[in-house]
Amino acid sequence: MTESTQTPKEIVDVLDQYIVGQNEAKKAVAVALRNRYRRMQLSKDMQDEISPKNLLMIGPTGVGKTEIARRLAKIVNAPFVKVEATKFTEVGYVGGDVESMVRDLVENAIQLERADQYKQVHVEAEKQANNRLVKLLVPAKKKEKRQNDMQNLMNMFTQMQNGQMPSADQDDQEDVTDDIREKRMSTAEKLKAGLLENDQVEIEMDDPSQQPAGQSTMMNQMGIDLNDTLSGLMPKKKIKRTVPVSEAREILTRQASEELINKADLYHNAIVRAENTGIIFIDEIDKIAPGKSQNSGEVSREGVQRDILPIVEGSQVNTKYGTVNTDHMLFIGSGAFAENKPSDLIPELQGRFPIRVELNELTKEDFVRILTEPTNSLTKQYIALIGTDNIKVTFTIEAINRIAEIATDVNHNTDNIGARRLHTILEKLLEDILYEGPDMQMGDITITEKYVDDKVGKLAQNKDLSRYIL
Ligand SMILES: Nc1ncnc2c1ncn2[C@@H]1O[C@H](COP(=O)(O)OP(=O)(O)OP(=O)(O)O)[C@@H](O)[C@H]1O
Repeated sequence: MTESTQTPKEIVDVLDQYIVGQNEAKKAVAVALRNRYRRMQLSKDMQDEISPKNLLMIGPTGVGKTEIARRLAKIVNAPFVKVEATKFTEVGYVGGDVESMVRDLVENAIQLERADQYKQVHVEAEKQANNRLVKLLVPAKKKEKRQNDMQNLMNMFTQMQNGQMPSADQDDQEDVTDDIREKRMSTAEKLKAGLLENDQVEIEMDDPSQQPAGQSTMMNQMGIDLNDTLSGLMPKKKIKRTVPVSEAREILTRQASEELINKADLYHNAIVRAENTGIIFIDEIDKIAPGKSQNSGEVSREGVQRDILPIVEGSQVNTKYGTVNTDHMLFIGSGAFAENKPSDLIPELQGRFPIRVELNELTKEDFVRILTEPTNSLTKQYIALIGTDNIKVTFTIEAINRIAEIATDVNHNTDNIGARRLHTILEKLLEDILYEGPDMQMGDITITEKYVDDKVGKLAQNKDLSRYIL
């Protein structure tokens, strides 16, 4: 997995489809990403000379900082994690805990890589799932027990010789008569033709309650997963569910995919992917620089900066999948810096975040655009949600303007939470339709300026009430 080759302009074009304004920030992230790609094209000597150019996003809450970074990762299919820097100042945290951000990034890389590998084996996995379905729909008689045990032992022996975990394969324990073979053939035909999708079938699956639970911080720090180690040695507990064929096929395809993919490749590729394309978003980085308010008992802020520094500078972190090098990861620091400045961070850390970009506060006009323009904008989401109750909602332009105006006012009069205010206002605005919609034949509903005023306008004028409700 190598770095994306999209140009900064191409990346900004896609970001524009989701995020309104903040052009400087969009450009900066796209350039930072391209710089990493550029650095990786150079000789090792040259790479060592050029330190990675990480980015600091400065701006108030809810103006798109996280959204830009998360979207960037999605566009280039890169592993992404967001951590709150303040988490490491909490009582009980110790220095090594900061490495958990790298481990979480690798977990995310595994998910992305697994999805890619599933795609590669999908055709074969689905074929196997359909074969299995046929056998479940037309079961054969079980073989005699003694014969069965012998067969099982031989199967397990062969599997172990091939380096696999032994498992008893049910197919080999069946007595398939001609009659059953014929029935299976006709079932396979029906299955192919999609005639059995709603038939019920019993399938066996891993018991989810046996999946890894929490474990000690110390083990995490060492990159050891006890559950993984043990689960490799002990047989997994199985549970049975009766589900429609369509759902069974999905579950069986997933099970087959898991067996078809090569785990060693999966872990290796995921680590390479995290190392070369990973993005770590460190939120509230301003809160680990000295400021007015430090709670007693908090871990020293400078200490946390010193713990984070080696990771940002490039170091090796142990994970349960292997050692990960952080040299080429892209780090994006983010914060309001209302009570302090980036220059209050320790100089070494400042030097690692040389690209600085300020995000603007959002205006009423921005809110209008956020409500309407982005792919899957908030209003489009609500229209789709309510549409599932056969109600067609439309918003007039005046209503949108009024929502944006109210959001700006409430942000001004209470706390400024940026575009998050639009979420709370829309939820309040549409609460009756969301509640009563499914029971009433509402037909088409037009949200007008008056409707907005009646539902949220008056509320917004009451500072105390709006603090709680909007
Ligand atoms: N410029 C924007 N365009 C479109 N949507 C936006 C914009 N700014 C914020 N939003 C929406 O508002 C919500 C909050 O934004 P986001 O998570 O990016 O905030 P933030 O700037 O990272 O704040 P914080 O530092 O508090 O995490 C998201 O749902 C996001 O989609």
